[in-house]
Amino acid sequence: MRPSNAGNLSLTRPLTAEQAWRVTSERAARCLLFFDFDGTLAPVMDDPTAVQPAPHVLTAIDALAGVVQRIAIVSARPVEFLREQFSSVPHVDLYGLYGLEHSHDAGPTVTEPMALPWVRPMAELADRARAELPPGTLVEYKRLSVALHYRTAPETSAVIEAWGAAQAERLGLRVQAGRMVVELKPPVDRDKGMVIGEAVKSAGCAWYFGDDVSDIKAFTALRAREQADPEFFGVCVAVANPETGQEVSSAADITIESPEALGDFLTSAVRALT
Ligand SMILES: O=P(O)(O)OC[C@H]1O[C@H](O[C@H]2O[C@H](CO)[C@@H](O)[C@H](O)[C@H]2O)[C@H](O)[C@@H](O)[C@@H]1O
Repeated sequence: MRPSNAGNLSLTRPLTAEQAWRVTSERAARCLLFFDFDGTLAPVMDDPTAVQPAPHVLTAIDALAGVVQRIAIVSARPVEFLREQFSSVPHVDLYGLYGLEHSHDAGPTVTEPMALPWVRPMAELADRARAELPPGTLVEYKRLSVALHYRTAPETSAVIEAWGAAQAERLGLRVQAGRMVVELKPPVDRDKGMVIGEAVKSAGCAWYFGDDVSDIKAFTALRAREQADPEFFGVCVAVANPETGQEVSSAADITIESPEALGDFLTSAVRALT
């Protein structure tokens, strides 16, 4: 088991949630909580526009925001989408499109300048996808990326993946696989791991909650911070699912059954920290 330096506590992995919250409570004022959105805070649905945070999630995040140093959402969704979802908790930081956009304290959305030339090519790509991909493909245009969903037509996955790879080659884009989705992104160095690596530089503790393969980079960033500073306490939490759950869970310290169970878990955390 990997030993973990947690200040005056000597912990080994695997950690229990109780142990992890106890250590966190001792350094809450220097602790950051990061959450992925889809599949983590919000249950997965066929229609990406219909999703909402699971019960108790917003109430718990609001309460936790008063206890820890900062809370941030780190998502592949655009910041404007996240802003609507989290309008009742305006003090959370929002990182959208894998960090190509961000907003702090309900402030304006800031876009990574290197990504801006890609707005038009992405709009054209979304139009092309709608014209060329099989019926049943859901094309989600996100200003700086295009997600090609096959959740409701899984038999089209091979065609969609091949089409996405060909477009990435043609335009010099990056491909991000996800849960029943292929996403095409600009060739700009920004991912969830980079967001977390920068955000935790001066933190004493951080938790990251995620469900998808793109979240593993965030876990890796927490592990790297812990390696560099034995005083830092990092906790990686997976949210289970039948698609990427195994891979994400095997990289995590703790696995939670579902977004709904995460709502309850966070509610317990409020009690543990206050
Ligand atoms: O980084 P995230 O916040 O986890 O965003 C990842 C993708 O989430 C959304 O797609 C996923 O959720 C949809 C709604 O439940 C579901 O229909 C789809 O199958 C999932 O892949 C979002 O629509 C994508 O843009 C994000 O890349």
